[in-house]
Amino acid sequence: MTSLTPLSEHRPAEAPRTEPSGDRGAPVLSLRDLRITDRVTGRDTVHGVDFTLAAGETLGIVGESGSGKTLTCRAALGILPPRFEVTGGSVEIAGTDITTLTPRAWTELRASTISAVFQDPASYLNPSIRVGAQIAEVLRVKKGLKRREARDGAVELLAAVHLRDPELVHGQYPYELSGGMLQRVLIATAIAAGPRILIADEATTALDVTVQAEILDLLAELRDRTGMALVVVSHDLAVVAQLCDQVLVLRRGEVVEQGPTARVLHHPRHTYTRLLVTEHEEYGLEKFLRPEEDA
Ligand SMILES: Nc1ncnc2c1ncn2[C@@H]1O[C@H](COP(=O)(O)OP(=O)(O)OP(=O)(O)O)[C@@H](O)[C@H]1O
Repeated sequence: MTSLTPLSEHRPAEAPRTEPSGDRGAPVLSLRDLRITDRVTGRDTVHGVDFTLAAGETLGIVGESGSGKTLTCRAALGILPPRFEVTGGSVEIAGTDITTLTPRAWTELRASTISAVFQDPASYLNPSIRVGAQIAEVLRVKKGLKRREARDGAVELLAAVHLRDPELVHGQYPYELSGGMLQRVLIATAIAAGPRILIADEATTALDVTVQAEILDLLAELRDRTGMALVVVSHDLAVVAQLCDQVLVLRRGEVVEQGPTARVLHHPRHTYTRLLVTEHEEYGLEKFLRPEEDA
């Protein structure tokens, strides 16, 4: 399992949280009894993943390395590696089952519905193109903006992710930026087409704890401002406790437990969840949880 980050080094997000309510809006993302099969071995790598997420809600997916977190996210994004296929259940985005769309139809739709940021931002940017031009390209292709509008839009997005001096950053190359700045650029790119769902797959794992906390604050702020639904994949329960309304615990491709974050982390029912919580307890997980009565 990946090493755990001391919880004491996280700070709670400053942005207001979207409280889960009994009166949830229409689902923007629904995975129904999802099964992902490895074509090579014929085995089910993920099965029985089932959750619904409404606008402004956040789901955390936790579990040990290789438990199927990333494959679940890739299925939701419609970008499974060729070796894997969805062999059961459905992935519905705003009511459309994306597993039934042609690759072309899905590519056209994807950026404006669901987007993602991963762990290693540098590998998602072209090293020889200035970052502003890369964001502007997304705005031109996905939103049909003209060159000048796309340039201005890119600067606005760099400001929206709180990069100081967005005009300067716009003209810089990826190698000129720190890891935290690159992750902000990637988030700006990911939200450029106004997706309804953003997946953050270990998006803060490689960053130092202060920068990690700032990026988590940014994700919470963007969620609360835009109403995006968030899926947060993390091996770190503090990240989940801080950001997520619901949590889903995966082990060997199977959901062992899921429910409201405070309930799962205060009263884990499965031995494996208890183990995860115990591993974090010495760091003071409780200070990141809302009071138990909110569960
Ligand atoms: N491209 C691939 N080719 C072969 N096997 C893969 C591939 N991607 C994932 N797997 C396998 O599928 C299983 C689930 O992987 P997945 O990446 O979803 O796990 P994870 O929970 O995200 O792990 P981690 O926390 O290490 O990222 C693992 O056994 C993994 O080795």
